[in-house]
Amino acid sequence: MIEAKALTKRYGGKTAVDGIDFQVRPGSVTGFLGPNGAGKSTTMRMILGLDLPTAGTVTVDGRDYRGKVWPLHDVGALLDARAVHPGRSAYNHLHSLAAANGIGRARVDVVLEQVGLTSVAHKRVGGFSLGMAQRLGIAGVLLGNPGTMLFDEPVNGLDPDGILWIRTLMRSLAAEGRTVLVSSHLMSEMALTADHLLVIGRGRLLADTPLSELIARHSAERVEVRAADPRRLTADLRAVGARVAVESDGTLAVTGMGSVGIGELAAARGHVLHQLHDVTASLEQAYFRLTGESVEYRTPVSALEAGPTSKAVPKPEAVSA
Ligand SMILES: Nc1ncnc2c1ncn2[C@@H]1O[C@H](COP(=O)(O)OP(=O)(O)OP(=O)(O)O)[C@@H](O)[C@H]1O
Repeated sequence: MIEAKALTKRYGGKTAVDGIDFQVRPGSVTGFLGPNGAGKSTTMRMILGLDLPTAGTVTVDGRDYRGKVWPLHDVGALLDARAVHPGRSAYNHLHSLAAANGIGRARVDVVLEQVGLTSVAHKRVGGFSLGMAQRLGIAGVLLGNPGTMLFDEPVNGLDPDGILWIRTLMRSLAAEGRTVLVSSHLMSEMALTADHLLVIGRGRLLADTPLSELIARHSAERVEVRAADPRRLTADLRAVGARVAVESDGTLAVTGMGSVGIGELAAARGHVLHQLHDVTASLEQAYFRLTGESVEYRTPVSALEAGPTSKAVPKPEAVSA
């Protein structure tokens, strides 16, 4: 288990992580979400002892790694897939990591096979694509067979096949009882991978919640209905106090009344329904609602309206929310 207590990191006048408390429990995949500059990488670096907290503590299974090299048997981490000497082969990179941690050569072959890099094991890492470098980084995480694994943006650069592979891998690692913390900006992927979420914004914890609860909490209580006679159904619903908005394709968007009540009213009044379903928010919608105030680096609306081909697209600029 990873446990942070009042964890704080300041760089000069900038507070990157602002007194956060959380636990990352074994047996599930915990997603770590937040806008650019929110403090995710800084938190991960403090977990690994690579950055020293300004205040507070963070431990892995009760151990504090500040100032120490964490043993690969305890913790595996993929922080920056490109941080490998480009002149080395994949095999030599993993072998030197293994040797420093008392891990035998046979294990290097096993993890290379596991990540699909056996055929390029003796090629220079400098010639690897980003996706191949990510796979090598993941091999490094698996090398010591640790109980705790951290992945910072692991699907970056992976093709759809690779994304599916890493999703399945993380879920199986968690199912084996490991603690798995993974950061990503890909909401659709997180929705399929994570069981639990930590959401951070401007260094503060915005949510520490099961994924399903976050989505339920941010879902509008809205029901979409399609009926053979939408005009008569609208009148019947409004007569009992429901709010009904009629969309351009004739779908009724109903609030103030649940799908059970609508179904029962329809049956009682002889309506033919073609569709009746609760509208739930996607993780992306829930995330935007949660982090809207915490986005520090935002593309101006004018740039978005100008479109991707415009020469006038400015770089993202810092705005204060
Ligand atoms: N070594 C450093 N020196 C000064 N400021 C830093 C340093 N490292 C991080 N920061 C600042 O701390 C804040 C948090 O950065 P961090 O990299 O942890 O965010 P993040 O959530 O990982 O962002 P991203 O999603 O863009 O990777 C940012 O404002 C960043 O500029």
